[in-house]
Amino acid sequence: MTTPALSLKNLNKSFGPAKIINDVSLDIAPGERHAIIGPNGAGKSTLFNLISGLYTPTSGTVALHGRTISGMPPHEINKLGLSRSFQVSNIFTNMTVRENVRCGVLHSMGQGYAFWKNIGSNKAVQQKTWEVLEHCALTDKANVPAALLPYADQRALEIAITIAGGADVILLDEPTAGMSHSETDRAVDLIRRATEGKTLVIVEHDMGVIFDLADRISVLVYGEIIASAPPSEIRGDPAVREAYLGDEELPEVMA
Ligand SMILES: Nc1ncnc2c1ncn2[C@@H]1O[C@H](COP(=O)(O)OP(=O)(O)OP(=O)(O)O)[C@@H](O)[C@H]1O
Repeated sequence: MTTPALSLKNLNKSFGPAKIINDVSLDIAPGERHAIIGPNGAGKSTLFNLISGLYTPTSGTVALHGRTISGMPPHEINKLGLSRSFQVSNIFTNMTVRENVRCGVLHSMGQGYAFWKNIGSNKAVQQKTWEVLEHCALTDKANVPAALLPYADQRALEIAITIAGGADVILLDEPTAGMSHSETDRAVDLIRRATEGKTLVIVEHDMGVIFDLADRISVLVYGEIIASAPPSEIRGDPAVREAYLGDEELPEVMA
């Protein structure tokens, strides 16, 4: 069997007496697009924080391509090929779009955020930066200060920076939050193109996005995975329907 790109084994996280993640085990194959859904407060962000190293598990392990990463700091995990975007935009607003992406590229080349070095002329860096901008349909805005971008483009830039690091496992946290329908369609298109051949783990509230994009969906309820299956199976799963009906209106795509 192929080694999973990401493997969670009996993962638990408690804050004081509150058990937030409860014995989660999940294997995600290389190249898979995996969505994590669940009602508000189910523990989706906490799970992302455990995977990306912001939180240390109370018990259990996270492995990236077979190597245990739980307990490592986020930057070490990033160096091993896992990159994560945040719900809140993480871009440098006083830099241009190109400079933002270049930072991500430099980071991936082990240069860190080496602003003081004359690397603007480094061909490989320039080329990679341009490739990422093209991938994310941002070339025409390359010289625009990030602060002046419309909201949807700022989120696209966030995704560009996340993939610029060259990671092959990408975690996206609610990438279409706050977007209009047309912006969401554009973002889904971008995510599909930008993560081609990579492993994607996405947390998203927009069920249309999830059912459109994901190869497999895991449903997290009160910190437990109650189902993990392709979208067609999730749609008809009685436990999933009940979990959603118990908490909020059944999303249209599942109705
Ligand atoms: N650092 C923390 N300390 C204590 N409790 C926390 C901490 N982080 C998260 N929690 C609690 O864990 C639970 C799950 O939160 P989390 O943000 O992971 O849920 P979520 O599924 O991402 O929710 P949403 O869909 O609303 O973003 C919540 O009850 C939250 O209050």
